[in-house]
Amino acid sequence: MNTLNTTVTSEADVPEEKAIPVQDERPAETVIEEGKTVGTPFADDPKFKLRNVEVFYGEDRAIKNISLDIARNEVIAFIGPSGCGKSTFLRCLNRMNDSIDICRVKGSLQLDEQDIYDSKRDVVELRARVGMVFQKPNPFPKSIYDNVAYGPRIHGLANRKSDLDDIVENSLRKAGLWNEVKDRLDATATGMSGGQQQRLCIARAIAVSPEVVLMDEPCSALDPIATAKVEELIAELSESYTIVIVTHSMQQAARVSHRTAYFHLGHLVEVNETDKVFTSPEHELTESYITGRFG
Ligand SMILES: Nc1ncnc2c1ncn2[C@@H]1O[C@H](COP(=O)(O)OP(=O)(O)OP(=O)(O)O)[C@@H](O)[C@H]1O
Repeated sequence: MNTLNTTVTSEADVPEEKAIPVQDERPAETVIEEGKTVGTPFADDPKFKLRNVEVFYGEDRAIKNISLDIARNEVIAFIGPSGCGKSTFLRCLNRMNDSIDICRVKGSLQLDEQDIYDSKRDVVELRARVGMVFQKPNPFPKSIYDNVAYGPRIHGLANRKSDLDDIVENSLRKAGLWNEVKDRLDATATGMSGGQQQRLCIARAIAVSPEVVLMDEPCSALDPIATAKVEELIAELSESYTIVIVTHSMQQAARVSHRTAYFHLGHLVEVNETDKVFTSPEHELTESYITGRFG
């Protein structure tokens, strides 16, 4: 367990022989050492190597000197109280923050040893390699087929219609949606259920053969049955992809991830094997969060 500052005081005006040390009952202030993450934040041969990352919105520092490796083909969950910086950090991994004018990213962020923020980097290509699934399913107002075919078309991944058909079918199969939609590929995607729409968005993300899929609370708008389907899908996809998932559900993190990263006020406090985080966390703040004392 990490540092806990507990103050012991005595009452000065009590005669010495009757003086009893009084345990201060106020919540002790926990020390977070900036840039120091307990547990196992580093990996051999990482997919992402992220060092001393800081993110500013104007003058406000939302991410405070975070260093982390994300291993190949692991599922890592980002958890922590609202506003602690999970989404901000996630969005650095494929430069989704670029569209926010006041946002500045500092530090070293590498994907396969290449600088993600290199000014010569093709961001469209980066986002094809590092796909994203958002909180709210956001299918295009097009047919189911065209939603999945969109990325392969703009990236020129299929020369013939039959190649495109194969990509669409394979992506829908991997997303566990093929049997539900194979007879209505021309139907508009916005007519599907929320859970189907989210699996369609996952199919759309994987249609361009990404290496990484970022998921920002992918189940928060789904019912428990649709959530279970997406979680099964994450387990299957983890055989081929690196997956980074932001979730408010600790149960979900425990079910789907190999490692869990606990964020607090812009710091990365602890990263450990998921079992360890939920059974014997190393840091006091992680323990407080997982036992429901705040957040
Ligand atoms: N576009 C923005 N402009 C200014 N500040 C922002 C912006 N986006 C996020 N922030 C701030 O950055 C901090 C981290 O926010 P972020 O959304 O990354 O946290 P989070 O942990 O993902 O929160 P939640 O769980 O509520 O989604 C917060 O203080 C937030 O107010």
